[in-house]
Amino acid sequence: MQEKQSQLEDLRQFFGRRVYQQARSLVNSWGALQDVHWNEVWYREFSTSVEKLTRLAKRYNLTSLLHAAEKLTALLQTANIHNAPNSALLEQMNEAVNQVAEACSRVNDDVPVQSISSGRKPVYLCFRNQELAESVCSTLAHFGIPGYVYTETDLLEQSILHRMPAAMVIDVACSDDNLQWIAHIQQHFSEKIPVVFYSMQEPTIESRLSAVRCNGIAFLTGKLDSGELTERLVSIYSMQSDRPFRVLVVDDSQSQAAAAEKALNYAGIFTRNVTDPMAMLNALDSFNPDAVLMDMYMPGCTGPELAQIIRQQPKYDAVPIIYLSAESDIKKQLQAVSLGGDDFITKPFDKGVLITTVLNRCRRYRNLKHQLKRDSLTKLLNHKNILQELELSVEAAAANNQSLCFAMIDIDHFKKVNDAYGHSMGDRVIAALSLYLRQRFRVTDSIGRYGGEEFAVVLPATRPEVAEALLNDVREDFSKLVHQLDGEEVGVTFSCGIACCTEQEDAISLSQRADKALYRAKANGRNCVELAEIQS
Ligand SMILES: Nc1nc2c(ncn2[C@@H]2O[C@H](COP(=O)(O)OP(=O)(O)OP(=O)(O)O)[C@@H](O)[C@H]2O)c(=O)[nH]1
Repeated sequence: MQEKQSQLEDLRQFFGRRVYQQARSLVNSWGALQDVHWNEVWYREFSTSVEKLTRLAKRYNLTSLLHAAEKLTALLQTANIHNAPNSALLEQMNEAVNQVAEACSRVNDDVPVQSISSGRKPVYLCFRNQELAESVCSTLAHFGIPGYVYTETDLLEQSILHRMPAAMVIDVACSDDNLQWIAHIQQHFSEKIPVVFYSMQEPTIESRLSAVRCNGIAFLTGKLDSGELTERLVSIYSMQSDRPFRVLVVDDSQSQAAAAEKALNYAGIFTRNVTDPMAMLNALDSFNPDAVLMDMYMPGCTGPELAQIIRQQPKYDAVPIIYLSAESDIKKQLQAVSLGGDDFITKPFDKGVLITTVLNRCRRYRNLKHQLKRDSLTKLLNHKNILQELELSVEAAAANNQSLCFAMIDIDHFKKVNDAYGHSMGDRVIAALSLYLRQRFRVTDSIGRYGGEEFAVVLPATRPEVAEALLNDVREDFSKLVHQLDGEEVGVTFSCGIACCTEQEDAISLSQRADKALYRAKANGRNCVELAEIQS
């Protein structure tokens, strides 16, 4: 009986590994569209990825995954192998990719967390100080990242050729040849291995340059902050693909707008076209673009006039405006840019120039928006924005007749941590819990820092018993994490209150009930999860 159970467990682990790897490869491939653009090679690779996932989902009877994979297969058949699909089709494909990510990202719904960890490619660490490397490894293990330590570069090289890691962490003190050996290893691979470099001493500019040439994604210096290192590595494993960019094309000529849209669609960018400049404001509100691509001369008003109207509104003060026009007079181009614009591209346009300019502007704007919505220590949504997210989710749950849970989390006896180790060590614990929470929830869940040591999670389409089991799992795992505070190993726990949205309940009442449940968890001895009572 025991043997059968262990075989069953092995099978579950095996299935977890395969499905997770395949889903990840599919999500990555979709994300790569922005860089490689729609072409035959990409199309074939992506289609193969979808086929493999469909087979696995069928074999292991994973309904939601199978549904998403089949939807993608149908959409791929509608798309043309040589021509990028239009924005509407791209949006449908993106939705199906998100469904794949979602079906695999709440690890404890169907797949045990150990399966996910063992399915992940490892991180190889090469450190002079083995003790430090072992301690980093044990922190990584808590985040589901398998790490292997090497003290000699030869052994590391052999391991890399045997199994390619997801990333490497290299202490530059291990290498005498200014990282030449890493550059040599990277030559074996078309897709370079991300490397985090570390140096106790401030590195020379030559070392930094070598690191950049070896695909160094970060260079950490001084006393190693395992939280910062984990943060860098966790992002490499993230299942979430970035939301595709959205560009509003304002041009009175439908054919010119269509040409620009088509070019942007090749890079997976969603587009909307407005031919009547007077309808531009409504389109801005409904489409919420990451950039506006605008003609200079339109009936009724000019591009620069429209740009100034956009800038009159504080919420659109920073949205990038790029002119796309046949105007060749450089003085007029500069004048247009100085009147609220950001860039000028001349028609007939070069596809590559258009895509690169638009992507650069969109990326900067997204980063800016991201920073404004998030708390700087934890990178989680700030108080105002998590509440906004809760309000939107409550409305969506009512409209779709779906269950919605709201969880409030508060670190136990946090004052004692601050008092014993200082405020900056307290901050480190807050950052560790945030990173942990970001790892453990679905892409569709929203996590925020509610207050100092208090966090909130919005869980759409989640039943209360599932939310309770999930939060209990997260609580238990987090309590096992050992924090290095001022040379001491310290364990920290949290308490949690969960409320499930009842019919016609608003966000305020829901958060108040979750808060009451949290209070009960504290009163019941802390380090536990309490479900709120249903409102009478
Ligand atoms: N380090 C750090 N501490 C913070 C931050 N925000 C709030 N705090 C501290 O968190 C502590 C919270 O203390 P209390 O509300 O008494 O609660 P507690 O000690 O966690 O005890 P219980 O919640 O009852 O388990 C206070 O000492 C705050 O100063 C922050 O951003 N960083």
